[in-house]
Parts: sequence; C-alpha cells; structure tokens
Amino acid sequence: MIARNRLRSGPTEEEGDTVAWEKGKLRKEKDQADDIKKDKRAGRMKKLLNGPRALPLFGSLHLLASPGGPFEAFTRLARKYGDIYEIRLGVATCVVVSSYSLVKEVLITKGSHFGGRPDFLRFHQLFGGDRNNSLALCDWSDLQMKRRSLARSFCSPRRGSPQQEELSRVATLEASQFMSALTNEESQDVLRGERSLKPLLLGAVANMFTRYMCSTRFSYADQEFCKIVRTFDEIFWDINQGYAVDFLPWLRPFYAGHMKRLNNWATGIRTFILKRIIDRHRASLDSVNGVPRDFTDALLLHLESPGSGLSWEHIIFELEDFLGGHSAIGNLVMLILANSVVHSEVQSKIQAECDTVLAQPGRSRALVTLEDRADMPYTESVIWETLRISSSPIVPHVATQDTEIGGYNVAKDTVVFVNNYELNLGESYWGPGSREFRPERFLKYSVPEAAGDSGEKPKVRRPEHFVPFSTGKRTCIGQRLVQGFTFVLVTAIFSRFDISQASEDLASRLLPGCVAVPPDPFHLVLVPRAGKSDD
Ligand code: HEM
Repeated sequence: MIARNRLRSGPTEEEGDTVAWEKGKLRKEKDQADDIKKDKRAGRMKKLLNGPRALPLFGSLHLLASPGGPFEAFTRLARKYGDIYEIRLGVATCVVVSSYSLVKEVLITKGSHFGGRPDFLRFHQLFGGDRNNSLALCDWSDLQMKRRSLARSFCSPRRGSPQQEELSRVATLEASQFMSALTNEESQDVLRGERSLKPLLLGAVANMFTRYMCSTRFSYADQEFCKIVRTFDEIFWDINQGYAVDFLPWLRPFYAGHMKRLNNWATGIRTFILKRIIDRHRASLDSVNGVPRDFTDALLLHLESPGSGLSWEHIIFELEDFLGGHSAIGNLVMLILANSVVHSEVQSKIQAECDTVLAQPGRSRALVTLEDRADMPYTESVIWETLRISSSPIVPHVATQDTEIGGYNVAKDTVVFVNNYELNLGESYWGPGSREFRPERFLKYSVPEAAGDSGEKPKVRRPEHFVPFSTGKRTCIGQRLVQGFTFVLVTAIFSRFDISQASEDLASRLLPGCVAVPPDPFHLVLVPRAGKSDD
C-alpha cells in the first residue's frame, strides 16, 4: 500500500522526500555535465580520475571483500570518490561508473568505444580456449554482429510473430509436464522439502529451451540430461563469482584444478549437444527445404549458405551459449519463489491473479499462458522486483580505444564496471525503502488517487534507469525468453502449490548483487492447493 501511495499525484511526506531526492540527483548530474562542457570549451580537459590508493601487485582488490558483494563495495567507494572513479584490481586498470547518465554514455552514446570484454582466464577455459567463441564474453566484432542478428528472431521474438507463438506453446506444454513430474511418486521428497526443487525446475526450463530451439525434449529421469543441466548450473554459478585469478593471472598454478574442471564441464556439454541434438538435426535437415524448423536448423542452414562467415565451431558454441541461458531463468525462478515465500503476501497476490484468470468463463486451459500476461500485472511486477533486488551485475565492458567518460580520459584496455547496484537499489533512484521487496513500485494506475478502489488494472512500468538486461549494442539477447518462460513457470507453480520454507533462514540465504543461487540451495515445501491440481 505504501508503494502504491507513491504513485499518487499529491505527494505524501515520503513521496516528497523521494521527489526531492530524485530532483537533487538529476540536478547534480546536469551540473556535472555542464561542468564538463565548460571545461572542454576552456580547453581544460580533466585528465585524472580519483580513486583508492593501490597496493603493489594486488591493487585495491582487498577493498571489494564486502558481505554485500563487490558491487556493494563499488557503491560504498562511489560515496567517497564520486560517480566515476578509477580502481586498480591486480593487473587491470578499471573504471567504475555509478550514475545513470554515465552508464548511458558507456553503453549507448559511446557503446562502440566500450565493446570489449575482460580477458579472464576462466572465460577462455569455458569456450574451447578462446573466449571469443562465446557471445557474451567475446570482444565486439563483425562476427559478433552476425551471430547476434542470426539469433535475434529466435531469441528475441517479436510480439505476434510465429516464434512468439511457438515460445508460448512450448512453455505451456513443458510447464504441464513439469507439474505432472512434481506430483508423481518420485518427487514426494521434493514436495516435503527433503530434496531441493532446483534440479527438477532447471530440467523443466532446459526442456523449454530444447523444445523451442531444437524441437526436442528429454525425460526428467534421463541421467545424461540431468548431468548436463547440473553442469550448466555449476557454470552459471561459477561465472557469477569473482575469483582473484581473474585479476591476478600469476595465481594460475594455484587454480589448475579449477581450470581443468571448467574445461571438462565445457567438453561434457559440447559432447551432449553434438550427440543428442545436432546429429539428429543434421540427419533430417534435407527435409526442411530451406525453411528452418527452429534455431538449430537456422544455424545449420546458415553454415551451408555461401559466404556465411561462420565456422562449424561458431555454430556449436552459439547453440551452446543460448541453451545455457536456461540456467539464468531457473535461478531467477528460484529467487522469485524464495522472495514470495519470505514475503508471504506476494505469494497470495500472485495466486489471486492466477485464480482470477483461470476462472474466466469458457477457459479450456488448465494453466496460465503467456497470453494472460496483460491480465496479471502484479505477477509481472514480481519478476521485475526480483531482478531489481537481486541486482545481477552487468558483465564488465572494456575500452577498445583511448576515449573518455564524463570528460575524464579513459585509456584503451581499461575495464569498465557499470555499477547497476546503485541504479537498482539506490535511494536516489527509488526513494526511501529502496531496499525493500515491493513489487507495487512497478504498477502504475491511470488515476493514481483511485488506485485499489476503482477496480482498474494497473500497467507495469519500468523507470528508464532500471536496466537489468543492460542497454545498448551488447544488451542481453535473451530477455524476451526470460520474461516469457519465467512468467509461465511461476504462474504454473503458484497456481498449483502453496509454498513455504523448509528451514527458517531463507531470507539470510538470498545473496545481494547476485542472480545466481548455489547449485545446492535452500529447500522449499510445496503443498498442493485444494481443488487446483487437476490438469
Ligand atoms: C535472469 C536472466 C538474465 C539476466 C538478468 C541477463 C542479463 C544480461 C546482462 C546484464 C548482460 C550484459 C549486457 C552488457 O554487457 O551490456 C547480458 C548479456 C547477454 N545475455 Fe543475458 N540475461 C539473462 C538471461 C539470458 C538468457 C536466457 C539468454 C539466452 C537465451 C541470454 C543471452 C545473453 C547474451 C548472448 C548476452 C551477450 C550479448 C553481447 O555481449 O553481445 N541472457 N545478459
């Protein structure tokens, strides 16, 4: 209710504070921009960035050891050194930007100057010894542009497109099989909270991906499939962790075992994809007469077209990259479930929306579908709020030329951290209560004064500065898949089950600044809702 009040036009005391904060912030950013313009006109370009003093060899790595994670540490340092500062981390010179105007400059206005990625050893290990094989971890290039455009229609399907319809269809089909798997004999220990829901849930998302991208699915009991799903999840967890060796490559001998493990994981995944997916597709490719059945066909057909510019390796890595996206969604759904359990009113409100939609007259489907999304603004806002509160960091960018940010010189090869922790959680952007879990902050009523009384369905609105999928030329390609599959899974689970925590410490196990939950995470108790479990 408090959050909803914030949307009214007559400001409350709390709103007044928020407006003042936001105005102050905007004024400060405008003053900074004016200063820079004046300095430039006077030929006095600022050259030196402020920042913490660096120790020999280690730089300021020790300053990032914070209980809230490195991005909270970046925010703490921003209070001392400003919205842009320099920090040396081991061998890397880094710049941290924390205001929306500077973030836009890095990602949009000067996006072409910051298209590189850091050269971490771990990234190479995961992609056959060369991180440029990966779509997310490579430097910007013509090849990357080609790979992104090849993926666009499948991984960013437009509303109303055949791909969007297919996405919705496979999501509902798999959600239904997931519901059956959850209630069968072998899953009773999961429902009782004795075993984690995560592996089964990840299997469901992985199947949504393989159905959609490869026109195939695997049994939840298929051991090879379960192992690959687990491996993808281990990689997702690993990639979301910071390691000293990323910045101190001379530590490599101490990480030999870890690097070997990453390599083995990657090899296992590649073997599975080749044997269980690609071989079958190649065998039937002739029958499609140049019209791709799915993303896998599109990739294989592109390989055969003259002047494709893509190698066999590129195709395999691209498919692997996108299939791996299922882990991000599985982890996000786990976080949505956990947050809705910790804040039990959230669960009830999602269930109320599911029940209303499913009770519509003439309704034949037993589950909520993607087409129902417009009727379920609260549920959608829970997805955004979970992304906001977990504040998944944006993959660091790297300057590919000598350039400047905010009038400060930035040398080629500088690593740039886009500190979205502040954009997602800062009071100056969200007002008082910015760290509380309140999905209502995304709901907007046409007549705010009547919110709650008028029966009007609010619209979901995201403020411009909220960019959980980043923005600009390297923005996340998978965001429509995230929104679609997450919505269908969350509504399937909550429409059928009441969920509670298996132990009392769930809130303390949700890590800030991280959209990944450990591969062996918290357990949940799922109780079938009376009268809601028939298919
Ligand atoms: C919780 C879910 C997800 C979140 C929060 C997320 C967020 C992000 C962010 C912040 C970036 C970095 C953009 C930048 O560097 O400016 C990114 C890149 C990327 N994401 Fe996602 N993502 C998610 C799921 C997915 C999924 C499901 C896929 C694929 C199916 C995917 C594919 C990619 C790719 C390929 C890139 C690299 C783009 C490039 O560098 O050109 N993501 N994502």
